[in-house]
Amino acid sequence: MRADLKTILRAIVDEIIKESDPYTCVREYVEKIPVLKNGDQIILVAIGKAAWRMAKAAKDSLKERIKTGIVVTKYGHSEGDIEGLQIYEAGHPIPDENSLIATKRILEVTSNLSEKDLVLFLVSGGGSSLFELPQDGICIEDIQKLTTQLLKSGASIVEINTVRKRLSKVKGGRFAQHVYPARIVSLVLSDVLGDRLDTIASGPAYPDSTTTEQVLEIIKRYNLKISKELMNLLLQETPKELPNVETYIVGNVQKACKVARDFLERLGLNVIVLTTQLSCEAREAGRFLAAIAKEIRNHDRPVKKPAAVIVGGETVVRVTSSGKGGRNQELALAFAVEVDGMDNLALCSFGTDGTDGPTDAAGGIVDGNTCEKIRKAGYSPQRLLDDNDSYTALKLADDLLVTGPTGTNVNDVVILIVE
Ligand SMILES: Nc1ncnc2c1ncn2[C@@H]1O[C@H](COP(=O)(O)OP(=O)(O)O)[C@@H](O)[C@H]1O
Ligand SMILES: O=C(O)[C@@H](CO)OP(=O)(O)O
Ligand SMILES: [Mg+2]
Repeated sequence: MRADLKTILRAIVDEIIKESDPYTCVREYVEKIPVLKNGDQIILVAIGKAAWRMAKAAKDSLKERIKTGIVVTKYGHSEGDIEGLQIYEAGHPIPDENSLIATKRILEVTSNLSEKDLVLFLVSGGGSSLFELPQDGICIEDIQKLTTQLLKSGASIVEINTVRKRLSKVKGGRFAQHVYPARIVSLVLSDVLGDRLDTIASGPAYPDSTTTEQVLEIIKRYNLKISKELMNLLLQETPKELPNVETYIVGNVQKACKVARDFLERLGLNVIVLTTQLSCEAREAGRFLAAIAKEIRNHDRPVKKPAAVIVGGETVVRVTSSGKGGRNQELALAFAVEVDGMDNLALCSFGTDGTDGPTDAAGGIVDGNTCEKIRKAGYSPQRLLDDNDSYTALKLADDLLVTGPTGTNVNDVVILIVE
């Protein structure tokens, strides 16, 4: 007898979080990368919200082969000392003085290296703010102001990083230039759709594919206020080739969707992964997945029952009201409204970092009873959706998914089951 659908979905969430844990991802890879297997001494540098766990895994695997190392992560994201490594916490999403202190220390320990030296570079989302040193002629305040403008502008992370990498001594491949002629092996936990390696943490050790024309377009598109000093820097090109880098993606939303797929296939369901690059309005995605659920229910299309549909990516929400919620909670509520009263189906939508919007929920697990439970509590599901109040709605239905901060970030995953 199959467990009830919402129990299955919760079990898949726990499996994804376990398999996407930065520690697990790094340990898996360190042991199979040839250049890390020979006896060379290694200098470890870890940046981003997952830096502490990635560094711990590398240290546990490579032990005394790590000659020295620096970790810089977001305030509250380190979990204690790691023998032989210096650990810094700094500002995110806006860089601060501690970002500068940590970055200067990283540049010190990776200066004057020879071709015999090897830098193991552990990269995760948040690195742009944590690993930062302004180009000559500008100061951290200039970068703080521009970052704030960019974050508020509605620009995508690709556009944001296209601009800010040009103002930095370490972004856009410049860190790899700094360590040259030493080799740099990067292990990357991807929090960017499509795994654009020159966007993740602004690609400090990856050839930059962006152009100054794109920068000018972005400045115009978002009407950014740019000083003359900044403009001079923005028009300087970034490194397009780097002879000393080797890059591995150790975790991403593709891997998370594969974990879900394997789990569901083991249960005997027919599974499809529709996309891992979903990026549209959250409520429209919810409605679209409801239409897919109905198609499977009535016509066994695009997949025969018992069916599962998996989607990865990151939706957006234009918040126009004062409600409380997140993009995953909003997607789930929109789905619930469309499948109101239908049985033998359920959907889960969650952020793999464990926090969906400014809430303590990771997302929601809903089915055909969700709306009835909201109505029984005296509220209108549609009205709560219209008010961007998905947290309240799912809390009333006891359909919030709460995992707590997971320590990883490989975007969002949505799983639909139709029996
Ligand atoms: N009431 C709300 N309902 C739905 N989405 C919201 C609400 N408030 C904020 N958001 C969305 O939450 C997003 C931030 O979510 P968060 O999970 O913190 O982002 P990330 O994990 O990608 O850093 C914002 O971009 C905003 O669109
Ligand atoms: O550091 C960055 O540039 C981005 C993408 O990797 O991460 P976040 O959106 O968490 O700041
Ligand atoms: Mg989040």
